[in-house]
Amino acid sequence: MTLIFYKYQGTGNDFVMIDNRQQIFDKDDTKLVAFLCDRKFGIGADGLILLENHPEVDFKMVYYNADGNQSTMCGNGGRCLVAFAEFLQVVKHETTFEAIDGLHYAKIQDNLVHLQMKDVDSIDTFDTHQFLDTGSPHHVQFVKDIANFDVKTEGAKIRYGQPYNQAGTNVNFVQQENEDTFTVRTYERGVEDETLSCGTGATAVAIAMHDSGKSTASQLNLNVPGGQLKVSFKKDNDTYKKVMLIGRATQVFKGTITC
Ligand SMILES: N[C@@H](CCC[C@H](N)C(=O)O)C(=O)O
Repeated sequence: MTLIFYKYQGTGNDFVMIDNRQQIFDKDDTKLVAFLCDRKFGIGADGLILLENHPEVDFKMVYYNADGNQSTMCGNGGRCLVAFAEFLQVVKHETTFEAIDGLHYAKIQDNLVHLQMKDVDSIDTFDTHQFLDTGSPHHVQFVKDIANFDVKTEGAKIRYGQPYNQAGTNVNFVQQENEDTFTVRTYERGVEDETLSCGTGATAVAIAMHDSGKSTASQLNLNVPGGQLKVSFKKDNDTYKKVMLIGRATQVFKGTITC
């Protein structure tokens, strides 16, 4: 089979994109997805995303981690998929689409994709860290000297350890730069390594920092190894609403692969 694919990246979190409106892709083929995401034998990516038709909204997002398994919401992948949908002329500058965690509104403005994330009404706070779900599960922990921190080793210990075990979590390490700016490095479940950016992770860090009083700003800057993201929200009673993840999403190349 020869497959046409597109490669996108959002702050360095990179994805293979496939237009699956004609149902050309076998969605249960875990080995194929893992092969396409393999950086040595395949195309290479942190994940793979299918754009599919939807009966009521503009399109449907189906997301796989690089290990080949379908997973929970991907914020950067969602932003890239909105850019891909605009490229395919499925949408113009605004859209509503369905992902695994429900409907998402998004718009493209000044070359930035603004993606609305799910409301967050539950944040577990511990002495050493916070845990919350922004579409995907996230452990958020402060570290000193983040530039020299061993994210892969320490992230893996937390990801596979108690209480997360096999189901796991994504793990974000954070350092505060000023009132509204944080540096974030993320170990991603399903990639099993540090990625250059994680959108649901940046969202989790922004909300966790506000909730713990580290910042009172309602729009935060998140410096990630692949660039900069912004996250804004409105806190209504104990719920974070209108959570927007904002950043660039870029088409890198198009290709065909025999598989
Ligand atoms: N890259 C992501 C998160 C993707 C999902 C994650 N690896 C998981 O399985 O929880 C993002 O940008 O949010």
